[in-house]
Amino acid sequence: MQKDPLVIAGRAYQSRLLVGTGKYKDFAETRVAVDAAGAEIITVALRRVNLGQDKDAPNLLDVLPPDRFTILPNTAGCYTAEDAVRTCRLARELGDWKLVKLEVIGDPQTLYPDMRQTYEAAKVLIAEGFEVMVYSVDDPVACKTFAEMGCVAVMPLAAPIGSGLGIRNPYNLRIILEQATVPILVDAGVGTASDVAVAMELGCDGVLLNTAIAAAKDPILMAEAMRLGVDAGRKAFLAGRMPRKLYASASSPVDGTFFE
Ligand SMILES: CC(=O)[C@@H](O)[C@H](O)COP(=O)(O)O
Repeated sequence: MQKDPLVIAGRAYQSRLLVGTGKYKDFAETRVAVDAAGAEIITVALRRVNLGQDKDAPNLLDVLPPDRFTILPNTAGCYTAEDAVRTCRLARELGDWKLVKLEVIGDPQTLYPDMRQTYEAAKVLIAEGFEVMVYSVDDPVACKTFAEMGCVAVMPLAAPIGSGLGIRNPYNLRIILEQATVPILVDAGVGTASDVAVAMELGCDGVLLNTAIAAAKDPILMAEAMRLGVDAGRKAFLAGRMPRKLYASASSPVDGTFFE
């Protein structure tokens, strides 16, 4: 057993990197990237990817079998609470999935979440027994509210989905983390390995990403870089950063020098 697992809804995971499955060349590349990332939780846009809704089309589960990976259906493409709830119910019917990623989009240009619709959907889904990992704005009050409602993980954005801009508001993340009572994962907008390392160094419990791997020139190499970035950031967080100082202090002892 690993000493430092990520625990979500009572289940322990060794990997703190969650990945999406969109934007890859094909399912085969998706699988190789997932393996290179070392991811155990894989999120899938139920409205866009075939998980068995179409019996005649290739099924992603043939390359990512649910007995090996935790499949996290998500509600990407939903603009209302009603649509998001319907999508999660379909997930339950299709694969008996109750761990879901809730995202209710408010605007096609920013893909920011519509918080009113997201609260509404979270309330219904939690009451129906779903374990909700929720995509949120990086607002400490919003994130605290989702945790109090019973979401099993809260996932503030780093930057707009697909933007690759990295962690735009580390100060908000610090407040969110200080108040956290459930796992906090950065979701969306990271662009490269140093971004995920920063998220983990801040104390995030994990990172969920998609575009930064799928849109890299070499997705498989980037997947590996992301895995290492998450591990390095987590270790640095646990090790505890040295305090920042304005002035220099010599790296080697100044007392007892051999020569005057
Ligand atoms: C895959 C998924 O759920 C996305 O909606 C997610 O937010 C990832 O965003 P990036 O593609 O910016 O990593």
